[in-house]
Amino acid sequence: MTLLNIENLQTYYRTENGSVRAADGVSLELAENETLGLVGESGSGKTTVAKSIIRLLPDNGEVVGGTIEYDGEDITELSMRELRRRIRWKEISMIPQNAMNGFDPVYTVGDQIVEVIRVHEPETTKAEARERTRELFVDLGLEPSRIDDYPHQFSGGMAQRAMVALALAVSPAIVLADEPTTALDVVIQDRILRTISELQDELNTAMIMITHDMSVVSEVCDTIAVMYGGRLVERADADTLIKSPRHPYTLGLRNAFPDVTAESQELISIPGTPPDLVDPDEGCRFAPRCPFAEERCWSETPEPETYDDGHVVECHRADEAEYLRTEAAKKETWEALREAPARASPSEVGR
Ligand SMILES: Nc1ncnc2c1ncn2[C@@H]1O[C@H](COP(=O)(O)OP(=O)(O)OP(=O)(O)O)[C@@H](O)[C@H]1O
Repeated sequence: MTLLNIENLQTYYRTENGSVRAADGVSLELAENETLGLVGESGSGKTTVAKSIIRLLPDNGEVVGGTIEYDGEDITELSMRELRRRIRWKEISMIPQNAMNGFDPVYTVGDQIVEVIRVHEPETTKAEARERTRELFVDLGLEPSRIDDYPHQFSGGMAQRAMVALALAVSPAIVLADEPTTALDVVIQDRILRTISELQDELNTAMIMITHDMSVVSEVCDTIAVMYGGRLVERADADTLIKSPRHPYTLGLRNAFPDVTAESQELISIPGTPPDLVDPDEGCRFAPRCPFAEERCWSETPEPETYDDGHVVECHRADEAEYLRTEAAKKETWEALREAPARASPSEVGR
């Protein structure tokens, strides 16, 4: 059953230079118990989507269009008070990129978790809430006596785990995990990801796992959605997206993580930089970095096309996937682009 249904989400940030269109028409569905990986380079809009859902945008950010339905209700219409009372933590929680910022420095970590439990489950006694917090700490590999420590007494990795405890404390239906392990060393990353997965199974929690790391999502996610320049450019079940992607950007990302597939061996990065989101050009936003861009890619924004099993792709050339996959696996394909970085759009060269 669909739990979360985002339609045409537009979230902009006001800046001196104009509006940054960080999410610009994003549609996404999440089913009960599903783990969806949201991937893309830094700045593609992943965090913006998550913060729009749970309404933690900074002051200059605003959802200017679209709907976010949770359990059939458009939560963009709720007052902040309602959202806090009914949705945040209890139904949808978030593990932010920097866990330390998620805790208030003046209260102990345990008190903050107990407080969230007691606000959303008034029938739970303080002693019961403390006991649950201790159990969660143990599950996450933290010493239970640590619940009486203050945030500054925690290392980055410990704070991140404590944040996972907070996010799961009242068994929310959805957890938004924003790069939950990037600040940690690889061994700990692995352990925490595994623990999150286990707890998620136990609590029947759906999850949106945000990361720039393809290898993380290929291990833990059922579905993968790829963002580029504020748009969701491809989405499919994890296996299809890793083995048979259709969008050149996904192919490029996959090359940057050669261990996710046995096919590509060599690390090949995508030349160029992400688009300016203040005044994005017409056409496909990936065109300036795409080795397969044709004239129409510069002028016509591709519409989402659906292939088998909910595989959705925004690319004019998605039908030629086999050819794209073969060519994208070659270093020369991307090198050619690197050698001619100032590729002008047809309009710029006066055509
Ligand atoms: N408060 C803000 N004011 C102005 N622009 C912002 C603000 N926050 C984010 N942006 C811009 O919005 C775009 C999307 O940022 P966002 O953080 O959502 O991307 P991301 O994919 O999550 O990247 P990262 O992994 O680095 O967090 C970027 O161009 C970013 O510079």
